[in-house]
Amino acid sequence: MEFLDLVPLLGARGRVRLPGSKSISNRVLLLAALAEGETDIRDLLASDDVERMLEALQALGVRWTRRGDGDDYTVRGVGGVFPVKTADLFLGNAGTAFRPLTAALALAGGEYRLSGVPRMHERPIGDLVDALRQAGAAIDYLGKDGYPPLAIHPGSVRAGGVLQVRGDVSSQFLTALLMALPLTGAETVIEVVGELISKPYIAITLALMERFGVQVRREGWARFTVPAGARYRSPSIVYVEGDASSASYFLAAGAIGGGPVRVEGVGRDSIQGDVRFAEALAELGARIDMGPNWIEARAPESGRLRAFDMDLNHIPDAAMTLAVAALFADGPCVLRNIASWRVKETDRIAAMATELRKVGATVEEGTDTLKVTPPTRLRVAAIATYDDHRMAMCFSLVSLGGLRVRINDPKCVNKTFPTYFERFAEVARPVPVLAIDGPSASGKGTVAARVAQALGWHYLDSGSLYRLVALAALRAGVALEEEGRLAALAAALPASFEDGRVLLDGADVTDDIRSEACSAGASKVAALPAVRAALLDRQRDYRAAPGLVAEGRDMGSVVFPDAALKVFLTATAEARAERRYKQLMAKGMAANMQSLLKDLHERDARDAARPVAPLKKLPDAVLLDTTNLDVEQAVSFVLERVPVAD
Ligand SMILES: Nc1ncnc2c1ncn2[C@@H]1O[C@H](COP(=O)(O)OP(=O)(O)O)[C@@H](O)[C@H]1O
Ligand SMILES: Nc1ccn([C@@H]2O[C@H](COP(=O)(O)OP(=O)(O)O)[C@@H](O)[C@H]2O)c(=O)n1
Repeated sequence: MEFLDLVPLLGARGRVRLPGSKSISNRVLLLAALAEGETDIRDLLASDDVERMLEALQALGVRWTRRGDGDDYTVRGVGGVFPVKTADLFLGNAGTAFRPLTAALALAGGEYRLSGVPRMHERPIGDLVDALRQAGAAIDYLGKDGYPPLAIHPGSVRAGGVLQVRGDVSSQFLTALLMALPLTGAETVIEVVGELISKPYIAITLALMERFGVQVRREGWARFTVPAGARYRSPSIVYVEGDASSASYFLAAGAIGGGPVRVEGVGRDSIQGDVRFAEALAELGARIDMGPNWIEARAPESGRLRAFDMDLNHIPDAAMTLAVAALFADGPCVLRNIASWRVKETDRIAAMATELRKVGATVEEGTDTLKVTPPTRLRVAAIATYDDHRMAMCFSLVSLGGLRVRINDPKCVNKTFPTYFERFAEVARPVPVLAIDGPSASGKGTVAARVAQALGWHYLDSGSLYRLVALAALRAGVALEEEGRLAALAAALPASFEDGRVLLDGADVTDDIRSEACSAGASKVAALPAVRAALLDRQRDYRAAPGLVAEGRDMGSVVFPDAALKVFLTATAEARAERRYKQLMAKGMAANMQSLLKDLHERDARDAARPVAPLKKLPDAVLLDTTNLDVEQAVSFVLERVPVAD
């Protein structure tokens, strides 16, 4: 399973240019395809769902071109009649392509097959098919009744009249009908049965149809009239707004992580309902500023989000972001009226409950509600994403709690936001790490501990973990070559660090792990890749606010490659042997200069020669040779170079 570990964050601040809106991109593509004339579409979203729509249109004989590698396209409209009358379309998991194409093709008079990924075949479409059948469309279910895949045949479409469609499962059914009905040329009335959900998405549909010259009369949210003789005409150029649902992650990051975080591409003038996510955040106490084309979020004055109980029917997608933001609220939070979550990319209510529990929240799942009680302390977890882009994006916010979060199958964001994690990193302020690597007795431990104390940061002596594995192995009678058993020991190491003492199974082993046997043993077990892998996450989890000073051999190269400062600390072998000698003598432990020097040379050679995580100075590390320096000077050298947090 591919995964991405997001590093612990101190906060979030910065600006993000949003990718184009998925809802607008796929609607505009279909409208441009059906229109008369050529449409120049700017800033189209580059994502899987939009790809599926582009492929489908091409298969239907619509000619479009992309300008270079950019996000600008030209679509030559077919004036309401698709040139290709027989086609087999695969639409992945793109609801915004599947539903509107079903309606448009049902009225097109050809033989078409529409299918998708297995999850698409679990997402209902019966209400749309029922409505289209009322208009005379001939549609068969190829699998389960009420669900894709579908076969569409030329029907005897009756123009005009009144159609009824259910509005309480997915608003995409109504969107699909609205966009397709102008193809009949007759006046048609659509009556919505049941309470229409996700109304703002219908508002997007109506606004875009109007851009393409068709004005729908609306009576409340229950009755819509598509006028007679309606024809789509290209508005010649259309700019796709930034995606307001995608904006929610960054705005929440600003509200949780201090901010300000500004998103560009949506703002006060947006036609997308999800911009109202900003209002919801404001109710949690976040400070929001808005311009025509941007929104900015900062944390509440108090620093902490307020608990909430909200009806979120109007922003179903962005509401998921609030479920994760609830982890940072000052009390239990209730999300209401979110039944549509159950028929999305996955059953989002169930998925959200399961994953929020993994990070420590108490969650109560209702049929159309979710109650999230934040934990006193968040837990490190591997988050399953259910092939749902929004699960992956939402859970990135957990890292703002100052802990690592693992996102499984991170590429699922390609559905709507392929560059999500790169953009997120641009506003993320990671917990800083100072990595000090170098050979034995160069002074890493001494310098690192002093620097950590001066800065008030945490301290990781990674060598002690290898020493502990060696000690545990010696005690358990495990040979130092048995990689599998040693890795198992390392993975379950019952070790802890308290007030400068090292404990194994509760017993103080601070001095035991410094014995020559443990030194030599540590160097041997450290050469085994499985042992190193078993200790990796454990080391990374020492990274906590306000910062970490970590010392060892591979802190800068493997464990914390994104360290804010990397120092390679060294000294001549003779100087190091002499230091170690004095150190051991001071502790009343036996030592011999010659054997210490020999041991140092051997360990240096082993550390430098091993294929995994060999000891070497990285190009981005600062060299500090302490042969002729005292401890004070070495500590000052490092402190002077620690980047100041902005
Ligand atoms: N310039 C110096 N920087 C750091 N330590 C020094 C220096 N000069 C002497 N020492 C001494 O060297 C000894 C070995 O340092 P230690 O921190 O245990 O090294 P390491 O962690 O690299 O094995 C310590 O007793 C330390 O006080
Ligand atoms: N990050 C690290 C830290 C230590 N080690 C190994 O663990 C052994 C003990 O580490 P240490 O830092 O306590 O050793 P000294 O520098 O004190 O001799 C070293 O000899 C290395 O081989 C490693 O491989 N990677």
